[in-house]
Amino acid sequence: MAYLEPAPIKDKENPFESMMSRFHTAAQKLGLDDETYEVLKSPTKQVIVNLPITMDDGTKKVFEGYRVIHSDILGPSKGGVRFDPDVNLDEVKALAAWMTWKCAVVDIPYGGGKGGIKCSPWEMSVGELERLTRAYTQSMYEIFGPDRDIPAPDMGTGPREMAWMMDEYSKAHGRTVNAVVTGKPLVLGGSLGRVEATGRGVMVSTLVALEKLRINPAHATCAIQGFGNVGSNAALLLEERGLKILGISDHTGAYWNDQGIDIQEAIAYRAQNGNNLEGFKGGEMVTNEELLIAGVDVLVPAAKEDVITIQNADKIQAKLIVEGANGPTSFRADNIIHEKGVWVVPDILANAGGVTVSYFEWVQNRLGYKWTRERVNRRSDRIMKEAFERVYHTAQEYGVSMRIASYMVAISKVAETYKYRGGF
Ligand SMILES: NC(=O)C1=CN([C@@H]2O[C@H](COP(=O)(O)OP(=O)(O)OC[C@H]3O[C@@H](n4cnc5c(N)ncnc54)[C@H](O)[C@@H]3O)[C@@H](O)[C@H]2O)C=CC1
Ligand SMILES: O=C(O)CCC(=O)C(=O)O
Repeated sequence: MAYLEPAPIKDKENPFESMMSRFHTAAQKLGLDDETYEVLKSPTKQVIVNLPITMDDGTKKVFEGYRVIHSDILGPSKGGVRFDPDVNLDEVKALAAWMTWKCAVVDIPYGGGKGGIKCSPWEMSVGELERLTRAYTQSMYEIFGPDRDIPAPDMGTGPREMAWMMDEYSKAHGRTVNAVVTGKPLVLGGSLGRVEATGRGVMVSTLVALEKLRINPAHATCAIQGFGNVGSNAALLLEERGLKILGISDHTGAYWNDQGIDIQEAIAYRAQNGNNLEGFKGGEMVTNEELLIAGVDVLVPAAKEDVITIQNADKIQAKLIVEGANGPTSFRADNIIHEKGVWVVPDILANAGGVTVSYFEWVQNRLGYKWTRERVNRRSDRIMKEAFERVYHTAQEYGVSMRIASYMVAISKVAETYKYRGGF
């Protein structure tokens, strides 16, 4: 196996490097052959576009957009589109690969892709965002498609942006093609349960992990970083299951309450406050860094990559980390966390509830039929629990962390499919 040289170490955290390091370790444990390693290590397609947009003041501004297809071995590529000023090609490449592994872990028939536009959505008007989203979709006519590549929401995007994408794609094809994106508004063929699906999957993973750790959820405390789609829904559902949420945060700061934050109140405040928590009075202000190392049972990072690094990993006090975000822990922090005995439910397992319900949305669109919320939740909870057990048993069998086990489960499935499809 020629690929077994150690990966070069760079100074700065890099999500693609983190993804590759775990992929490399899992491939070694599986004894993956060189050819399959070579096929799976690099994305199938990488597209970079320049999008000139007329701003509200009449000036033109050019935005850089990306779509990376990591793999289409298991089926059409699937993955969100992120609007954020930090978006870059390495980040999108890592996020696309994580989608391949995530879909394989939960056993849904998709490959992995991801997209993004380098922009600050909170500084743009609705009109500017609509023009940008439509221009991005136009530039991806040849990439997107219900049988090719299916976008969904990620950081900075939601049902509104998915509606614009669906409409723009449909216009170009002269018919309504609602299965081309998921995470749409309900009236456009969105699925009941999709908005809260990722947070729900985080909740299900947390409860299964607490059971394994023999911690009673009714006595457990929790801190959640990020209070957007994933963080706020996870907070609400975990609070409903009895956990006391002592701390929450977003990009404006972190809020702490020893008695527990009232999550309904925080959600209502955020909705009336331009989608952020600035000025929230339901807790005292602390820093995001303090929140991450606070004395709680469960820590849910649900914002960005590389927030748990070698700088703070040894200070983490939580017994359990459930990764709502993609890539919140850098690979250099993995060993420190593992040696401290902190249990990690990794991103590609913990946050897979979103893509699972996206799959249900796509299935419903293709059937022309709508499922009840009860059916969506029941099926996604089952898929999440089964995936958890698959990863847990692999971790036990090989004596590896849940993270490496999840990559092993995923890589085995993709590699086996690749062989059957006759890739060599
Ligand atoms: N939306 C979805 O269905 C899924 C999202 N994810 C991942 O979950 C994470 C969050 O995504 P969403 O909730 O959809 O995004 P969002 O845009 O709805 O919310 C992001 C949240 O993170 C906060 N944030 C940003 N920078 C921060 C910082 N430096 N410190 C603390 N908080 C910060 C924002 O203020 C906001 O509250 C991302 O890593 C995303 O890739 C993963 C699976 C599915
Ligand atoms: O719902 C989807 O298709 C993808 C969601 C996503 O981008 C993710 O899981 O990171």
